[in-house]
Amino acid sequence: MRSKIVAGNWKMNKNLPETEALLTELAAKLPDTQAEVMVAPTYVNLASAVRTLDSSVIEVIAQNMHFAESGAYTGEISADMLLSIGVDTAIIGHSERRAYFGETDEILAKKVVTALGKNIRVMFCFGEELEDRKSDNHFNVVESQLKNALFSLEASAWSKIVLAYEPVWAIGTGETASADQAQEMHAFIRKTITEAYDATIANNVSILYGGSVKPGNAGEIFGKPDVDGGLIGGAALVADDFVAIIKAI
Ligand SMILES: O=C(CO)COP(=O)(O)O
Repeated sequence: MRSKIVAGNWKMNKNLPETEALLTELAAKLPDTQAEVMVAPTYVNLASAVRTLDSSVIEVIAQNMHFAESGAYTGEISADMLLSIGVDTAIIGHSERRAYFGETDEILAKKVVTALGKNIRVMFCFGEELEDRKSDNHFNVVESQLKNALFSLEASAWSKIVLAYEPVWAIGTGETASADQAQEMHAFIRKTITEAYDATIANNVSILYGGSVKPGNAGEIFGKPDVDGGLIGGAALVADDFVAIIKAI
């Protein structure tokens, strides 16, 4: 059975006092939910976030991690470093990492292998750009992103993977994929995984939607049968909005 998940990707927002204030407010306002609730603050505040949420069910996850176990990679963060502060889930492949930091499918495949080797759960992000959708190439793009980064994995690895479909044209733009567009792509993703592996794996993997999810549209998007939750950017930075999105699931 796949789980429902609402995760907040804070990106490069919130300094230390702001992080503690938002986490404290979120923990206090967290509604009763069957869904897993996760937040991804910036690296420098991860350890303190883990402490702040010590007695909360909200899980702290990382926005990124490096593929090497250790070594001369100035500015980077390893799987062991995350595990040592109590973080055991990492977002990998966010479109901003791909666009601004040159992360290719090949690099992402290495990150996924390293993470899984360390027993870190991977929240793998992917999604097409606007030109891909306009040229009706979005299914091909998504299929190749999945194939290049994930389809060499053994079947057993999939129990540690969460997928987050984030069409680039919907991120931070206020333009959301319609609930029907999200459902259509999520169903396609499950079909693609069924073909590469089998229906059990496809049906057990949680597939989140990300891209301008707000309190006003979350219910309709989450209501679709193949949408298992959301990866939330801007709206995760406001406690009441994030709480409203959690309530929508
Ligand atoms: O990129 C996202 C989450 O990872 C989505 O960001 P927005 O919700 O701000 O569009």
